[in-house]
Amino acid sequence: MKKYNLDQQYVRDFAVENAIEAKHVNVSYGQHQSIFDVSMSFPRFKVTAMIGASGSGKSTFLRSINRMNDNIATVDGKIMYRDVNINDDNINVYELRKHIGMVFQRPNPFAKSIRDNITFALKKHGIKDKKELDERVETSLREAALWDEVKDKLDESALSLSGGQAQRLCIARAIAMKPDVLLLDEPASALDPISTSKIEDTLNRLKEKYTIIIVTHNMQQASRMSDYTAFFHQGHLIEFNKTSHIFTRPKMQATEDYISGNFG
Ligand SMILES: Nc1ncnc2c1ncn2[C@@H]1O[C@H](COP(=O)(O)OP(=O)(O)OP(=O)(O)O)[C@@H](O)[C@H]1O
Repeated sequence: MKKYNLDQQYVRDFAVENAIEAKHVNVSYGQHQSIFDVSMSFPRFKVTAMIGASGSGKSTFLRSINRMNDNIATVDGKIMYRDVNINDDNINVYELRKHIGMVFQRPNPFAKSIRDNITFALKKHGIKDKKELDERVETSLREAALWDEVKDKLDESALSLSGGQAQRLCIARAIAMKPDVLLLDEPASALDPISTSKIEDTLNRLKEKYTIIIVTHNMQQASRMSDYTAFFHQGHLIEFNKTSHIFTRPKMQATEDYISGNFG
């Protein structure tokens, strides 16, 4: 693989309101450091894509944003959300994940009914009123563009859904909690092109209400969907800018090589 000077980076600071600000974040799995001194901000109500080769640390960094690396890795540095550092010891992680939800690469619906997939966490968080639960089920399924396909079978098992429907259910499950931020780790990589395009359409509509941070291997997807793009290489943030800049006039050679397929 080509060698790049990893100390050089180009990270734009944008004059917009940020939902999350990461400051000097380092992440290590035991002795193995996977993220090196990453500082960047995620603009509110925008989609930020994180791109980079396999093993560049995208998922590790994403998972740090809602404490999914607890007990797996050591995370140093600050990740600021609403003026608190989410890495502080006194943070209630379950409460945090209500505000910063996550959707994983493989659709992982619970082995419960479609309805219960959505109401399960709501009930755990104390919402008992049937009318409110019904309202949240319908709203979140509509927002995830799944309502029309499932409205007549809400009490059937979620395991009967197709992969694409199941992933939209996972998105509905996450947004039913009314989060501020939605983290998505390659949410369409296990899906066919039609399901992928439905997920992309869904996310495009959701960005009016949520800040979206998405890890993707798919360059077209990043350029179609995101407002901002962060390019990672070997655990370093190399470049962060508006997506239009990253894809048309990147500042760093490594970024240009990666997006043009001349990498490695
Ligand atoms: N649970 C873990 N335990 C130990 N090392 C890990 C763990 N998860 C990731 N790593 C290591 O951290 C580094 C970054 O991995 P990560 O999965 O964050 O990269 P990525 O860019 O998301 O890759 P991919 O695109 O393949 O998902 C790699 O060297 C990987 O081997």
